Amino acid sequence: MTASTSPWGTELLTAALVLADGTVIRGKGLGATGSAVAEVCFNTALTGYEEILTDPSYAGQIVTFTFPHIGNVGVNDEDIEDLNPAARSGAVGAVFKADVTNPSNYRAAGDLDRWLKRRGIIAISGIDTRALTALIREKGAPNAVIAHSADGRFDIDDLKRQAKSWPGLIGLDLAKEVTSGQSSVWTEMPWAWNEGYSSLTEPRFHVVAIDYGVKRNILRLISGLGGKVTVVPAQTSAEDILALKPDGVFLSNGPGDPAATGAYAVPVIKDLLKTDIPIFGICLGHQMLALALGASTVKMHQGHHGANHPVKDHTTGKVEIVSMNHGFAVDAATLPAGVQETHISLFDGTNCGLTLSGRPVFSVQHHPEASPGPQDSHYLFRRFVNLILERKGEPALAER
Ligand SMILES: NC(=O)CC[C@H](N)C(=O)O
Repeated sequence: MTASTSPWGTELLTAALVLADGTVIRGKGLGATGSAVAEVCFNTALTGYEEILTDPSYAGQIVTFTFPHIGNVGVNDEDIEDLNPAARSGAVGAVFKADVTNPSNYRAAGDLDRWLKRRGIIAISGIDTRALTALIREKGAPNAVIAHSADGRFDIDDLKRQAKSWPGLIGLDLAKEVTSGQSSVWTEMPWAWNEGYSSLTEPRFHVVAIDYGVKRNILRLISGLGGKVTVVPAQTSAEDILALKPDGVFLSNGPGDPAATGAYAVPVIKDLLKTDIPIFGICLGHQMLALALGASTVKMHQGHHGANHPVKDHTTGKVEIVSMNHGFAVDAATLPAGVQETHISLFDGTNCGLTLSGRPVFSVQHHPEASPGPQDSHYLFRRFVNLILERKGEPALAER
């Protein structure tokens, strides 16, 4: 759509993806110009490219979409996942197979190319994403530079050097980059929306959500079950959290290495664990809860990024199809006594959930809030809310 042409009429390859091993992949640039260094992962979801690209957990990453046609339904302001769009958290780069065409959808308020530009995301199209995905599966997620310039001229050797010298995601705390700078109460939509409590005039409970890079749909779902949700920055102390008198604490998803973020998050979580307040964690929140309980996390070979992953809930025996987005995992072998593994990935057996025996504390690696879905794991929000209501001595929500 915005492809440049040479004086001879042929299309210019205005972008490059340069991997740390020296592989150079050329394609057509779109979105922002410039260059960014990051880790390349592939995401197998068929839908939700706007939610994926704005998920703060993708900070420090370039997303290769295995679905070939990205951009067909355009973009809008409702489908972004990051809380603070001005922070432009989320993926720094995107890799597409097909050229982005004009959007065709009643919800489209704009086209992907201009939107990428506005958000500062560099993208490349015309790429053999199957070959790139096969390379990632074989060799592991590589570090790379994605670069886009109007004339397609780059100092490729310099880009190779940049990709090679980037230290990578291990040891990187990115939550501090994407977290909201101040506390706020979630007001986007009326709480009790899911339950249809038309007669309620007050929220039934108060959740404090620690924002390591929280996604909007998590806040929607908690408030939709009747909760007031206060979002607090990642580095908020346990004392300040408890001063808000939460009925439950939520540990959010987020980017980077959990062990690095744990430097400030783990002591806070340890203090919260001394109370009897229910705690629920998702993804990075799950990993940091595990660290606080004494387990360790590991970097995965290629990670899990998609919307079709099977996960088994040992507590019910049921299998749920879930959305995944993680490059680190909790090492189940290191879970201490008193901590039970509740969920596992049926793709590779990695840990996907834990609970602290006899305590209202649990977390999952996958994304029950997945937007645009799948919604199989929505029940986990009810599980959390019911722990809160039980502690308050109030009637539970119906199981679904
Ligand atoms: N979605 C997330 O919260 C990701 C957690 C962590 N950054 C990982 O890659 O494993």
